[in-house]
Amino acid sequence: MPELVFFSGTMDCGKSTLALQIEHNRSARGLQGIIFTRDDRAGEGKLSSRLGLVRDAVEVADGQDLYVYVVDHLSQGGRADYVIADEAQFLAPVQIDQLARVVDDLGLDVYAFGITTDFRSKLFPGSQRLVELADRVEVLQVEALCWCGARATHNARTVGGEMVVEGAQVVVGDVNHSADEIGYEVLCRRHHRRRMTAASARAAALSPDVLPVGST
Ligand SMILES: Nc1ncnc2c1ncn2[C@@H]1O[C@H](COP(=O)(O)OP(=O)(O)O)[C@@H](O)[C@H]1O
Ligand SMILES: Cc1cn([C@H]2C[C@H](O)[C@@H](COP(=O)(O)O)O2)c(=O)[nH]c1=O
Repeated sequence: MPELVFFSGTMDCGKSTLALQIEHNRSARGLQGIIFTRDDRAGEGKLSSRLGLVRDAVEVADGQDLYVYVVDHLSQGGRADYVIADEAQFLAPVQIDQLARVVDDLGLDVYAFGITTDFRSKLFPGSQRLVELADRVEVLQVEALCWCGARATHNARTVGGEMVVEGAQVVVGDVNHSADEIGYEVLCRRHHRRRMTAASARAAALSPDVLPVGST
């Protein structure tokens, strides 16, 4: 049975790498996929992984009907054996419904990849719809780690290394940014709740309040 599968995890846990591997393994066996993405850091119409791999993809636009895109592709003689959608958190809920229709009405597997929650630990609307509709939700096996060593489960947005909780839901960016820039850091829930990033933990450790007795 064809399936809608949602591969989810924090930022930097290997989602795009897995998307590229699934694509590679299927195309190595002569299958052809349609690859959707939206707002990848590498630029428009790209699916990129931090491991350095990048490939072309269809950049999804606001209001674009993904079911109609696949039907048009097929009716113009194109081939599609499966569909991959990366950065699926940026898709609108209605576009997730269209992907479910691709599974149910066209009989294609759809593999969607994305982060579930934003920097405020609220569901992205597209991810919420995926959790509601997916046949399976798969949490990635490679764990991203919080600075404390615990499994990272949450995404923090940082400015100058400090966690912020105000701002637009969508700001394209990356982990490991230089201190002054807007960036992201993955944290365990405990440290996300306490807004304690690697930089603020370092600063707290150096604070005179916690220095050993006798130190200057
Ligand atoms: N230099 C490296 N050597 C080995 N693995 C790396 C390296 N850089 C990144 N990675 C792996 O790539 C993962 C990020 O992959 P990526 O597909 O870009 O993540 P996501 O799409 O989930 O944000 C990291 O968790 C890490 O496992
Ligand atoms: C938490 C959070 C993330 N984003 C953006 C930042 C990146 O461009 C993508 C996630 O990409 P990745 O391949 O999973 O690393 O999402 C955002 O816009 N808003 C957020 O709250």
